[in-house]
Amino acid sequence: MEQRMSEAKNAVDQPRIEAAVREILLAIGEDPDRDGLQQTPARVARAYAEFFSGLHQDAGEILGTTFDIAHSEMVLVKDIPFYSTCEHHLVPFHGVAHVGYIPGPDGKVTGLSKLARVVDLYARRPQVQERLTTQVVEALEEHLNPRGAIVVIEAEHMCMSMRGVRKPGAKTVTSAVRGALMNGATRAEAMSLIFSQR
Ligand SMILES: Nc1nc2c(ncn2[C@@H]2O[C@H](COP(=O)(O)OP(=O)(O)OP(=O)(O)O)[C@@H](O)[C@H]2O)c(=O)[nH]1
Ligand SMILES: [Zn+2]
Repeated sequence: MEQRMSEAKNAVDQPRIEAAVREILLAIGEDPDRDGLQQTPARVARAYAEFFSGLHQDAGEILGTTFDIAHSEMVLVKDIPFYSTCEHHLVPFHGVAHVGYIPGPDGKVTGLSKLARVVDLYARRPQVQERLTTQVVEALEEHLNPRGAIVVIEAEHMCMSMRGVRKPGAKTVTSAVRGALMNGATRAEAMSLIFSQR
């Protein structure tokens, strides 16, 4: 994991980001050489390396850790907090993801933390919420071969809160459902687990 993180960091051209941020500061009428701003381009470059570290990571490496624990019922990790970056305005959107699956006939079960790691991997890219939701469910399908999978994401988009339409608190909910979880009763069970006991 450590090695993957550093490889991903290297994949982001930090000097180029620094130069671009200096240009932005000049363009808004700031003085990039004043005391408080001197280190800002380098700080932003380091932050961007983190925000976009998922661009060069592969979900297969995360979901490759599986156990044979003969569980054939639903596994659901809910309220996984995440931060992502809206690809339209490059400002954050953040919220929680709920990720569940029903193991397939080959009984592949992954570690619970791996579900959260997969959310982070796809969140750390320029994103839209719909694609983030679909990418997570498709990674589960591809690497765990489950009977069914479900991903529900609830998020607030800063591009709708702090600018533009200015509606802080508005939440966007997206879902992607595959296989047996598309079935009415099973889907209803997953949804009630996700949205109950708040
Ligand atoms: N579907 C979808 N839209 C998003 C997401 N994040 C931001 N948007 C929307 O992307 C749209 C971009 O619209 P544009 O008209 O091209 O850009 P804009 O002039 O900045 O739009 P406003 O935000 O309405 O001011 C906006 O309606 C945003 O709310 C997302 O994850 N999914
Ligand atoms: Zn946006």
